[in-house]
Amino acid sequence: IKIPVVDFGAYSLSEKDVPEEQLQSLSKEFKSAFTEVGFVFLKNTGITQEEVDDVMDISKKFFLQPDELKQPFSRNSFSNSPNHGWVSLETERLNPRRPGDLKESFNTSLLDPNIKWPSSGNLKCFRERKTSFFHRCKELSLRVLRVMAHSLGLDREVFLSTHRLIGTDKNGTTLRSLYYPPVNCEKAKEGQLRCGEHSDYGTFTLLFQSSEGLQVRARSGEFISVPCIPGAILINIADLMQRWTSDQFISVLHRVLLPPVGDSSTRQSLAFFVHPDDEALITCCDNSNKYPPITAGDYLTERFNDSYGRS
Ligand SMILES: O=C(O)CCC(=O)C(=O)O
Ligand SMILES: [Fe+2]
Repeated sequence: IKIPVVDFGAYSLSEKDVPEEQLQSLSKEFKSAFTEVGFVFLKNTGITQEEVDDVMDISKKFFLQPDELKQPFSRNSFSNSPNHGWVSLETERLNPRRPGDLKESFNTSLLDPNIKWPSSGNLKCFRERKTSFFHRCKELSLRVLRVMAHSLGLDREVFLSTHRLIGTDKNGTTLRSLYYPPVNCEKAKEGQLRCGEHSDYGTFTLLFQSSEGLQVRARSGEFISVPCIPGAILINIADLMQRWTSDQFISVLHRVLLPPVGDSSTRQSLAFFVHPDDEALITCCDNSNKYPPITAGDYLTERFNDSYGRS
C-alpha cells in the first residue's frame, strides 16, 4: 500500500471557505483514499510544524517528571470525563493479547474551566498549549467531516450535526500526547510492543508524528512502515466511521514496534481522536441497516473496556 498525499490548501484553516470546484476534487481524493487505503496524508492544513513541536515539547516536560508528580492527573480521576488525564507506562494494551504497551500518554478530553491542569515549574504553558492545539485540531476536523460527507454524497452537515459537543463531557473527542521512552529490548516482555495492533474507535484520527515507527496492515496481512512527512498530518478512518458508512470507508489495523536492539531513542506523537457526541445515534448512512443503530457513547464505553481489561 501507498498512503496518498492530499493537498488541503484550498480548505486550510487560513481560508474562510472552500470553492465548490476544489471541494469536488478534495472529495474525490478522500473517497478513493478512504475506501481503498483508510489512511491519507494531508498537507497545507494550516496547522504548522511549529505548533506541533510546541505541544510535543511541553508534553515531554510533563512525561519526564517522576510518576508521583503525574499521579494527581491520572486518567479516571476526572469524574465527568473518565478518559481525561495521564496513563502510565504498560497500563493500556491496545492489543489485549499482548503485554501492556511501552508508552505513556496524556489525554485532553475536557476543556471545562474547572479541570485541574499541571502548572508547576516549566509546565506553566501546559494548559494553554494543549487547549489551543485542541481547538485547531477541532476546526480542521470539522472541515474534514464536511469533505467526507460530500465524498459520500451526503448532506455536508450530517456529520457536523453529530459532532457539536467536542471539548465537553458529552463528547469523547480526545487530544492524546504519546511518549515512548527508551526501550531496553532485553528487559521487554515477550511480545511487548510500543503500541499493540489496533484500529481506532471513533470517527477518524489526526496523527502527528515526530519520527517513523508506525506500521499499517496491508490487505495482504503484512505490516508496512509509514513514512513521516514533516508538516503533513496523517488521517485514518476509525471503526465507528467504518460502521457508519456500512464498510465503505475502512478502518485499518496499525501498531508501533519496539526500536531496533541498541537504539535508545524516544518517540513522540500526538493523536486527535474525533468522536461523535455521546448521544448521537449511529445508523448506516446508506440506510442498509448492515449494523444495528448504536449511540456513540455506548460504542466507546464498550471499546475502552476491551483495552483496559474488564473488571
Ligand atoms: O504513536 C503513533 O504513531 C500511533 C498511536 C496510535 O495509533 C494510537 O494511539 O491510537
Ligand atoms: Fe491508533
